[in-house]
Parts: sequence; C-alpha cells; structure tokens
Amino acid sequence: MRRAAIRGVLVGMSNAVVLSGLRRAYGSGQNAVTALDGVSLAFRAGTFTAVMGPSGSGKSTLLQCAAGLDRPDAGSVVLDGGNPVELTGLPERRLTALRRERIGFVFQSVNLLPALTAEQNVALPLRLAGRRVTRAELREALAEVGLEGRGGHRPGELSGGQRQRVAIARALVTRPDVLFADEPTGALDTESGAMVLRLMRGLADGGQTIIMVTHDPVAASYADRVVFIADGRAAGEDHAPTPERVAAALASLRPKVLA
Ligand SMILES: Nc1ncnc2c1ncn2[C@@H]1O[C@H](COP(=O)(O)OP(=O)(O)OP(=O)(O)O)[C@@H](O)[C@H]1O
Repeated sequence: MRRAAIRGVLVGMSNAVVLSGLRRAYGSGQNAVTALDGVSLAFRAGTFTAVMGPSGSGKSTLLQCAAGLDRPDAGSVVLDGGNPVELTGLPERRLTALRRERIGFVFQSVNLLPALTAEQNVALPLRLAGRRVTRAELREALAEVGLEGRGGHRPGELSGGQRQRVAIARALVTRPDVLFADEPTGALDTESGAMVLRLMRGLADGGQTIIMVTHDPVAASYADRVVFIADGRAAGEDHAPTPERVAAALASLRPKVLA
C-alpha cells in the first residue's frame, strides 16, 4: 500500500514525465560546464508547462534529456502514459523507436521538407514508423491545427505561423504522450505566435501534455504552470502565471552581472 502510494507520486497515472536527479555536464577539466545539476520535476498528464530561466541556465538541455534526444550523466527520465518506461539506459535503437512513437518535438526552426506538401510533411513520421496513413487522417491532423484546405500547399506557400502549425500537426500525428516544444514561437511575429500558443493551450485543454521552453513571459502565461531553472537547478514554480508575475520572477533569477 505504502509502496503503491510512493510509486503513485513518482510515476503514477497522473504524471506523463518524471525527471529525477538529472545531471548533465559538457566538456571536461577546466572547460567543464554543468548544464544540469540535479533537477527533479514531475509533469502531470494533460497539463501545459513552460520552462523558463536565464540564458545558459540549462532549459534546452533539460528538454533534450527529457525527450530522449540527449543522455543525462546521472538521474532518470520516466515517461508514463499508462505504460511507464525509463529512457535513461535504453539502447539507441529502442530510444529511437520510442521517440518516434511516444514523443513529439517542435523547434524554433520549423524544419519542414520544402519539396513536400503540408500533408506529406505530416505523414512523414508515420511513414518512417512503417505505418499506413490515409488522406482522411492527414486532413484531420491539419484540421486540428486550423489548416483545413492547406494540405496541398508546400512550406514556401505558407506563412511562418502556418508552417509552425504544420510542424505541430506532424509532431502530434503519432498521438505522442508528450509534446516538447523549444521556443516554438521564437521566430514568429506576435500575432502568429499568439495563434500557435492558443493552439497549444487548446491541445492541452483536450488532454495533450505539453512542455515548452520559452524566453517570453507572455508565451509562458498560456501555460498551467511555469517552472524556473537557474544554474542547472529547479528554482521555483508559478501555478497561476501572468506575464507580469513571470517577468518579475525571471528578473529575480538573472545573474547579478546582467541585472
Ligand atoms: N553541446 C554543448 N557543449 C558544451 N556546452 C554546452 C553544450 N550545450 C549546452 N552547453 C552549455 O550548457 C549550459 C546550458 O545550456 P542550455 O542550452 O541548456 O541553456 P538554455 O537555458 O537553454 O540557454 P538559452 O536560453 O541561451 O538557450 C550553457 O552554459 C551552455 O553553454
């Protein structure tokens, strides 16, 4: 009973991702940089979390480790989704398969293949996983991100915000446990960025777990929770973020030299 209760806290049904004691250093000797210095965080299923912190605080490293794109030196990453699996220590082939099936990732640079249509770009992860995919599924995936009727357009014929929405549709087409986003609105104008953020908010309201790194307090205010990282460590949380509160918390974390 007690063990079940403890397990419930660590990797229970309600958590989509649990990070425990994550450490990651780059380089060695005098050049060694500690990017993550023992971070433990849990992300509840169906919630939208923003990760914020000063430049170089370890946000991208955290996201890359949590998404199985980088390996921590110590600590564990557990993906739950009803079928818990620990990423750390998985052989590369299993990790690749797991990333393909259970993890979605969107970046600041959208990385769509320019020669392919929106529909063909969205189909790619399923094709790589050897799955059949129908036109109807692809149309539905694009409709979910507000791009019905745009399936035949190539990236060059779409706006920046529309391209990012295609990338989100591509990341979600495998129905991943978690959508990781690293500065998804960093390259967009305010209006396109707001559309992408509203889309992500709606996806989370529909049950999608989202973890997003951002520098922008307005972007962070769309999330349910903001976690702050400073010097590779967890440095507080806000469960009712507004742009003003987030900006104030961030200012208090900035290295004195930049303040
Ligand atoms: N591949 C790498 N090799 C060496 N050092 C690295 C590497 N990646 C990150 N670092 C260092 O690790 C620390 C954390 O980097 P990370 O990119 O995670 O920070 P961040 O908070 O995402 O920064 P930013 O907000 O500027 O993007 C930094 O000091 C960075 O210089």
